[in-house]
Amino acid sequence: MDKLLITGGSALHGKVRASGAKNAALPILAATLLAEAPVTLTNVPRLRDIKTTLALLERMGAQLTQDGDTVWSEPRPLTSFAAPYELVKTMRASILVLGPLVARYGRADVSLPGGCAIGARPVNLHIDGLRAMGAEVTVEGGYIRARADRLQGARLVMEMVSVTGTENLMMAAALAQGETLIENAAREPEVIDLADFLNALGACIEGAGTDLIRIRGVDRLGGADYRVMPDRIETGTFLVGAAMTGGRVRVNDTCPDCLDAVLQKLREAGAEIVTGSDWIELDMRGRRPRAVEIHTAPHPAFPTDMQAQFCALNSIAEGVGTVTETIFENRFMHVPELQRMGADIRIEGNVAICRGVERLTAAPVMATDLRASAGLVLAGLVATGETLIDRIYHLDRGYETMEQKLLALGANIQRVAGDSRTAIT
Ligand SMILES: CC(=O)N[C@H]1[C@@H](OP(=O)(O)OP(=O)(O)OC[C@H]2O[C@@H](n3ccc(=O)[nH]c3=O)[C@H](O)[C@@H]2O)O[C@H](CO)[C@@H](O)[C@@H]1O
Ligand SMILES: C=C(OP(=O)(O)O)C(=O)O
Repeated sequence: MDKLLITGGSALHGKVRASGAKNAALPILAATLLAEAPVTLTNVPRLRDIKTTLALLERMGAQLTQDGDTVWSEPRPLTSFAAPYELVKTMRASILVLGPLVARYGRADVSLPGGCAIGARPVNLHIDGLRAMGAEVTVEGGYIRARADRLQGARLVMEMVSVTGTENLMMAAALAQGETLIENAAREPEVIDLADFLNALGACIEGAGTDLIRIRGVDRLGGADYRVMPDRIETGTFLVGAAMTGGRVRVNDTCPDCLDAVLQKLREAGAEIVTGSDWIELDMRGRRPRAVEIHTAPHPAFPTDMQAQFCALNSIAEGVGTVTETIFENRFMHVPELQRMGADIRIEGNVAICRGVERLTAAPVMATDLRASAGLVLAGLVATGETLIDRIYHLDRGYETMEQKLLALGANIQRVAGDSRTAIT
C-alpha cells in the first residue's frame, strides 16, 4: 500500500492548475446513462473514483472510453440495472445511478451506501423523492429496488439540503412526465454543473444554484460535448497549503466565484488574495496565519470538504480557532492524527477547538478519509521532520497527482511503496 513521505519546512511557491471537479464529474458520468447520443466529456480528473464509476457503468453495459482527461460515451442498451455492494461500498457516489436508471429504464437495484468514516450517509430523501414521482421503491437485503413505468413530475420539498439527493432527483425529473419542483434544493456549484450538462443534452432545467429548481420533463435526451467545472476543493487545499507554509501560490483554471466562503476565511487568516476570471493567487510570505472560526454548512456557506484542511491551518496558527462541523457527525478523524503531530486540539461535540502551536512535529500518521488525508498532507508540509502518511488510497480517490503538483510547488514530498522508503516515480 502506497504512503506519502513528506519532509516539512518548504514554503509553497509557484503556479498549479486545478483539475476537473470530482464532485461534478461523478454525477455527470452517471447522467450519461440518460443520453441517447454520444457524449464527450473533457476536464474529467484522473482519479480512483472516476475509474470506479466507469467500471460501474461498464458493468451495466454502458460503453465509455477514457483517454487523459476526456471520456467518450456511446449509447448502448444496458444489460444490467444494478449497482452492487462491492462497488457502492468503495464509493458512495454510486447512488447517483439510481435516478437515471429509474427515469430511463424504469428499474434500478442499487446497494444502500451505508455509513463511512465521516458519518452516516442516509439516502431517505432520494427514496422519498422517487416515491413522490410515482416509483415503487422497496428496501430489502441492503438494496434499494425501484420500479416505475414512467416517472411523474412532482413537487419535492427536501427536508434537508442534500447535494446527491438534489442531483439524483434532478436527473430523474429530467425524463419524467410533467413538471418537477425541487424545493430547498442544494445550491452547490456542482449541482449547477450537472444541470448545465443535462440542459446540453436537451433537458429543461431552471433555477439550479438557487433553492428552487424547476424541471420540465422531456421524452428523450441526446448527446453533447461538455467540459467539467474545476475542482474548488482541490483549489482550496492548495491555497491553504500556501497559507500554512508562508508561501505564494497561484491556482490557474479554477473558479474563484465558487470559493467565496473559503477565500474569506483565508483573508481572515491574514492572506493577501487576488483573483482573476479563472485564477486565484494567495500570498502569505513572511507571515504566520491567524486562527479562524469555521462553521460548515451547505453552499454558499463554508464547505465541509474544506474543514480538515482548516483544522490543519488552525493547528499552527496564532491564537485559538474553532471548527464547527454541522454536516457530518464524525468528520474529525484527522484530529487524533494531528494531535500525534503535536497539535493542541480539543473536541467538544461537533466543535474542534484548536490553540495554535509554533510548530508541529513529524510522526507516522494514518489517513482515514479523503479530506482528512488532505489535512494530514498539509500538516506534514509544516511539521519538523519526516511525516509518513499511511492509507493514501483515500487521497487518490479525490486528488489528481497531488504529490506531483506539490512537488512542483517546492514541497519535499514523495510517494513510497509499502513499508519501504523506495520512491515511486
Ligand atoms: C450539504 C453538504 O454539505 N453536502 C456534502 C455531502 O454531500 P452528500 O451528497 O454526500 O450528502 P448530502 O448533501 O446528501 O447530506 C447532507 C446532510 O443531509 C443528510 N441527509 C442526506 C440525504 C438523505 O437522504 N438524508 C439525510 O438525512 C446527511 O446525513 C447530511 O447530514 O458530502 C459531500 C462529500 O463530503 C460534500 O461534497 C457535500 O458538500
Ligand atoms: C467525502 C467525499 O466524497 P464522497 O461523498 O464520495 O465520500 C468528498 O468529496 O470529500
